[in-house]
Amino acid sequence: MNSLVATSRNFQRAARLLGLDSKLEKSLLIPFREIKVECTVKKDDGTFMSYVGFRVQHDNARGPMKGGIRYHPEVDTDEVNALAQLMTWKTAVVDIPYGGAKGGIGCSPGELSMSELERLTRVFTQNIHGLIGTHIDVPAPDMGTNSQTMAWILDEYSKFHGYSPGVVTGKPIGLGGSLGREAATGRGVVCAAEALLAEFGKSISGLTFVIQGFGNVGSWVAKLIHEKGGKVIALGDASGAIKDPNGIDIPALIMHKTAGGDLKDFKGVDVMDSNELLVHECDVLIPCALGGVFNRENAADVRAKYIIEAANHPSDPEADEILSQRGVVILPDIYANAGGVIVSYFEWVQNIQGFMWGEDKVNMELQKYMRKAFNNIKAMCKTHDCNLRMGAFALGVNRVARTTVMRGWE
Ligand SMILES: NC(=O)C1=CN([C@@H]2O[C@H](COP(=O)(O)OP(=O)(O)OC[C@H]3O[C@@H](n4cnc5c(N)ncnc54)[C@H](OP(=O)(O)O)[C@@H]3O)[C@@H](O)[C@H]2O)C=CC1
Ligand SMILES: O=C(O)CCC(=O)C(=O)O
Repeated sequence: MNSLVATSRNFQRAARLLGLDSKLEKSLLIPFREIKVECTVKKDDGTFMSYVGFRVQHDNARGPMKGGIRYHPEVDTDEVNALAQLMTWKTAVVDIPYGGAKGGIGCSPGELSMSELERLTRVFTQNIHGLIGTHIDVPAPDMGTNSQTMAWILDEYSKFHGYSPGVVTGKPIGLGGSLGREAATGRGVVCAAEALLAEFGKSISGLTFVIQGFGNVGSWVAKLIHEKGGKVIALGDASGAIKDPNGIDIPALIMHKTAGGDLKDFKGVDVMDSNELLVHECDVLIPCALGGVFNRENAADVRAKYIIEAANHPSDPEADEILSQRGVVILPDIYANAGGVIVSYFEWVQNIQGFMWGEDKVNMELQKYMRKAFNNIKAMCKTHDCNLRMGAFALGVNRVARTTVMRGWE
């Protein structure tokens, strides 16, 4: 199912659960602003290449709009709109003073050199610099982008507006980045998983995990689960998948990948069919890559007991229904992966204050926000007799709706 249709459907179900006025519902659904720009850059060989860049600013009722920038060939208007809308509910679920936005460029970052990526990022920034800003819309990394991408955006933006570290988060530490931001999404996912498992009298230690994606989020999730005694029995990325029923040696795999190795060449594990990864038997399945990976075609075959949605929008509503009927417990993306934007908020606060926090403080505050949000979602589930996804949507949508009404429309 189209990601925007799916996200809007979840929003509409939550709006009905909350009894929102239909006019307010309509106003919350329409994005504040959609930006689409041409980005033409010179390649290293002297030829030119054109790309389409997007920034969708979904809602700013609760504060400046916030969300990552994705470089991926599948980036298009509907996907960016869906991801921007999810950011609005996510920032509200964890109660940080932001709205929601998302951006992206339809490109294959792996096929571009560093200097081509730099030129593309700078051209994109030149085209949107008037519409972003520390108190307007604050980008961050997402799939295919990282702290270096944020450094280029900061530098290009600052040429127009003066030095502005708070215009992006997820920056390198030397440029005003926060300690703990790199690990934050993965750390938040693990904290969310612990909160969920505790409800069932379980902990990470001794359970089996399958992880799809081994980039920023997936590698931190795997590392932290391994440290807590969980067994990562299978994982995969775009190049393939590997398995070991005794648990993969994650620190060794991270070293192997950092040295430029491929998953399939890692010693001591079996290579498996990537299509088998999501239906591999395990206690906890953690998608950390693309959206839409659970759908009506594969939902009936999933053999995990719990799904922690580290990726954005990994399950479409049809899969949700099938999985729920089969008793699979799903912890939704707008809560499970919010650790990244929570620490982005801390980074922005540090930039505005001009005062750097220690990593312990960052991690401790992250845990506090994650735990509080989990309890608030549980309370919503009880009030509305609904599952965790609807509990999270109802919590987020209700907060945005209340603020919107408070501010008025004139
Ligand atoms: N970074 C952040 O702070 C946040 C990220 N998220 C979400 O988490 C997810 C991952 O983001 P992030 O880790 O930052 O991105 P990265 O670009 O760092 O990593 C993406 C990972 O996904 C893998 N991948 C890509 N395509 C496929 C595929 N078809 N099958 C299996 N694996 C695939 C990549 O493999 P390869 O390396 O081989 O290309 C890579 O391992 C996204 O959904 C993102 O929106 C959510 C909140 C915050
Ligand atoms: O850190 C941020 O601002 C946004 C992270 C993000 O894009 C996300 O949570 O999906």
